[in-house]
Amino acid sequence: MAHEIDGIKFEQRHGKARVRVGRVWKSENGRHSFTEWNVSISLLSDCLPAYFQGDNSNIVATDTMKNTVYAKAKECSEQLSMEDFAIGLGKHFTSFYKQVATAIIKIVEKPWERIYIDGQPHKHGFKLGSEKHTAEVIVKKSGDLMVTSGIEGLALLKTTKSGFEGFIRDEYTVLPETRERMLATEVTGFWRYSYESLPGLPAKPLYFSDRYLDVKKVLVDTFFGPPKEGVYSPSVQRTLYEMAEAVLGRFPDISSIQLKMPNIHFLPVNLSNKDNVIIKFDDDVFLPTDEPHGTIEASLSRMRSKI
Ligand SMILES: O=c1[nH]c(=O)c2[nH]c(=O)[nH]c2[nH]1
Repeated sequence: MAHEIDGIKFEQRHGKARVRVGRVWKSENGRHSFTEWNVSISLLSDCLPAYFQGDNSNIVATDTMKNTVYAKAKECSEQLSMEDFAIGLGKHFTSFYKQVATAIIKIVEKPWERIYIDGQPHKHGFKLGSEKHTAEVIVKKSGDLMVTSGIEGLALLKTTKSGFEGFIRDEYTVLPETRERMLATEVTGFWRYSYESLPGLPAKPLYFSDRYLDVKKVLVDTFFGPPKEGVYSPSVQRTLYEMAEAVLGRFPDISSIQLKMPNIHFLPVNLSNKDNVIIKFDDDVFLPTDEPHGTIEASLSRMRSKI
């Protein structure tokens, strides 16, 4: 919401960032489910007198927003996806307060996973995994909404079936062409769902949680290819495209996807002194690096159907 005052454009929002909440659900048979969320709320609301005159009468206190997270977590008697939790919060803020036009809710889930002991799922034990599920939901007073889910820190590596050839060579180029290299990345991705209003949303409480796992599987399967033979990657760019395309091809309710895939380099180790070659690289000994790294990113969006 932009306002113009004395030739100055003014925009504002306020919220509470990094509200941490843990929630346990206990079922009759003694099986517990657990989730830990880090919730950030941002409200677009009509509270201009707070800025212009110091009048707080239209302000939803950020402390109240924080308390609302815990109150709504308590109210959720059944386990639900973090997207649905975010939608519920957004619905609350936009319908309860006449001042609030839009709520933007972001959640990052801590990757607690059920522990397996001797191959058996533990009823109440969890361990921390690696990659994180993220969500951003925008809810408007009208009931219009936008749901974007994501993944952060999905570290993938393969030791062969990767190469890089045919790129521009000029006076500064030293990189040799290769059809045999390591490929390592840490995928960050966001995908937007096509649901645009509250009534059209899937009813299943864990729909978006299941979708997250499905999307992750498609990304991983496409990166690696079949377990025995794998799949050749001619570049990070091509592999990224194949991964994004597979997600759009597989899930009709995902309308766009953005992927960032740094190319994390493993450098060949060659060592020699003036008399001897100590190590001659044979695709075996590497120097792992963090930086610098390549940055490859792209987004694919379905075009609106031409009617
Ligand atoms: O897959 C790659 N894409 C690049 O754009 C690039 N550039 C580079 O030096 N190595 C690589 N590898």
